[in-house]
Amino acid sequence: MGRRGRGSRTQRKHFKENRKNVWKGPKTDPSSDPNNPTGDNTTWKPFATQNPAFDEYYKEQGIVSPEDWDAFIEMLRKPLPAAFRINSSSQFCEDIRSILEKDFVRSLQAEAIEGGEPEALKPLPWYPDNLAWQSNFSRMQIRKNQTLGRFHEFLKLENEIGNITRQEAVSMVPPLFLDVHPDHLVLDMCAAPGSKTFQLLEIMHHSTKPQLLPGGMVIANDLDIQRCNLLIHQTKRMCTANLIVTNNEAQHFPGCCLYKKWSRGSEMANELEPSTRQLLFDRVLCDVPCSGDGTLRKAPDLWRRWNTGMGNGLHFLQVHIAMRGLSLLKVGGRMVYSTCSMNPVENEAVVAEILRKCGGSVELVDVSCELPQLVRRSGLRKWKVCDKGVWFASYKNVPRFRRSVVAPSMFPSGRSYVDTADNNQKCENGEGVHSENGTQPEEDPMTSIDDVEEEASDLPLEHCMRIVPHDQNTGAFFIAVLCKLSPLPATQDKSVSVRENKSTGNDELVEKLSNHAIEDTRVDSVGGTDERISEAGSEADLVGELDGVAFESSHAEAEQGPSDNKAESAKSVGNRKLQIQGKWRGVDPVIFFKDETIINSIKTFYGIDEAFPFSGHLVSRNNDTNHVKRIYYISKSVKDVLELNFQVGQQLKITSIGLKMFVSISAVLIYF
Ligand SMILES: C[S@@+](CC[C@H](N)C(=O)[O-])C[C@H]1O[C@@H](n2cnc3c(N)ncnc32)[C@H](O)[C@@H]1O
Repeated sequence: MGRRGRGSRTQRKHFKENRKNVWKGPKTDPSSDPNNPTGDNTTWKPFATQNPAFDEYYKEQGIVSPEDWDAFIEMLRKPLPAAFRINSSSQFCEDIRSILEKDFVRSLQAEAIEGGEPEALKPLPWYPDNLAWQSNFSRMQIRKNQTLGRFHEFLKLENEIGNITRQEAVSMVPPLFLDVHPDHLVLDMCAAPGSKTFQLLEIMHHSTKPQLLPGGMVIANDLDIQRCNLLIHQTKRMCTANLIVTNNEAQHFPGCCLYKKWSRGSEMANELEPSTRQLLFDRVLCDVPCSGDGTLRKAPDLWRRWNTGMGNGLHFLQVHIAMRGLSLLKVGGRMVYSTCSMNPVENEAVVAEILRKCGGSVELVDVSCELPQLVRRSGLRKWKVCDKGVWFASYKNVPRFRRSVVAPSMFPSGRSYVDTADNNQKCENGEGVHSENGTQPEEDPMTSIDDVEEEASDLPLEHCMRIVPHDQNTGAFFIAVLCKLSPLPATQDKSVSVRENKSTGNDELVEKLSNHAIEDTRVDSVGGTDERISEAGSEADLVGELDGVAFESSHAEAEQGPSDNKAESAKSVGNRKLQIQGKWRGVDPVIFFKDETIINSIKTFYGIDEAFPFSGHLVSRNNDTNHVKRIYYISKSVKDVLELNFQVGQQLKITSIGLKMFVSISAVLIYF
């Protein structure tokens, strides 16, 4: 019903606007194009799938051996085979698998043999229960090739109704390493467009007994409201009551800590269960914004745009998001850090930095025995940093004027060499090292300009995993699995992180560099140059409680669903008087629906069993109970989080919650 409504039109529009139309580039003289020597302008011209800076960078980093280079780069230039996952919690899961095994494997094979391809369609060997499949055709081939038309229609339809999800094979890996159980509270920090969120929900529902809702839930968060809409659209196919979508900055994701507020002057906090005092998670997925060069096979326009600044510019944000994830993780909980980038500065360097910051309270887990059929390479212990074409093997070689851009945490040792910072005015003009008063400083063996010894990390970074394209004909991905062994050290609070960043000059960088890189990665905004990295529920979290104004009136729901942002709504309501808005301007409030008369009439009309948890599980997005149009059902776990969120002054900016269950049409409630 909602699929064809205003919400979904808005989502499609956002989706189209978000995607650069690479087919409509400026017209160039075809004869000057090296990819089109005949000057034929009637045919499609492929992207130039090369970039000398890319080659130089990754050869130097040694992410594959020199003997492997040709196979690696050749595979990166080939289109990505289409992959998809069967929804394990769908009632049609068995049927879908059987159609694939008995019908499409054979019928597509005939096509493949004609085209000279091996295995046209096969289950991914590392994905449990033959639930994930990869075809040997790219998405474009499936779309364009008429003989694949029936397969294309099948994929489209089953995807739309939620029986399958079309998703790049390697992107399915991080949720598998998260080891999600049905009773877990899971945070997906950077979730849009939501393929991994869907997978997490799938895992959660699949392992729950039929007819029951999981005891746990997922909070899927993304900073970009337009991408949040894609996420909502994607997860709507799951029909779940165990999901909240939020629109917060991941690096400042609220801790919703009731305990600290009350503990200042009350004993009430001690009467509460720990889980209701503070929002801590059993599992955190930290699939951070990245330069995305692991997706080159899918997005070949990236070849042209790729540069080393993209990875460097995101490093700080990635560290901050990961640290916030760890602070929100329960002791004993697991966090997966992942990127679709191959760059060690966005990967191993981030993992090394968070391990250093956490000082033994977090372990990098060796998961080499998990998913044994998945071919992966160990993380690197050695790498270098490239800044504007200049390579640095160690931070001590970075000239002072670049130290606001290149940070110690980007290097394997993480050492800042602050004691020798003044000795580093070299490099640019090739001159020796001079002190500020012009005298020659004493030579420090650590800082000799001839000393270019490559640093190596002493952390067990080999437990990180890098998936490279030519190992199993996929995209590339990086995954690290972390376990929180004890509370983070007290030094990881606000004051220390600010002090640390002052010493390295990092604080200015977050905004400057992230914004730069974000342009490249099509992320709208990062916001937040604040360096707060605090244990969940610290003072920083309490700030939101003070200015929270709950239950402000809003009638936007009358115009659109809860998933749509009010900026869109404002346009559509024309000159309607501006609503009084709550602390989260642009988002409708979430209100528990308590109208007993309506609730009882629904129960009677639909014959809802008294034992079914109904009252207290209904919410609306409209404060005016006389004009509620839609009622959403929420699970017990979502209800608990929502209640906590009210108690702490609505720190979570909720854009979507639960499952749309009833819609009022001219005073009649329709069951979904
Ligand atoms: C790699 S994508 C996530 C893909 C997603 N996990 C999936 O599987 O579909 C990174 C996401 O991070 C979001 N993002 C960027 N900066 C963020 C921030 N500071 N806080 C939260 N999300 C952010 C972007 O909008 C983008 O949707």
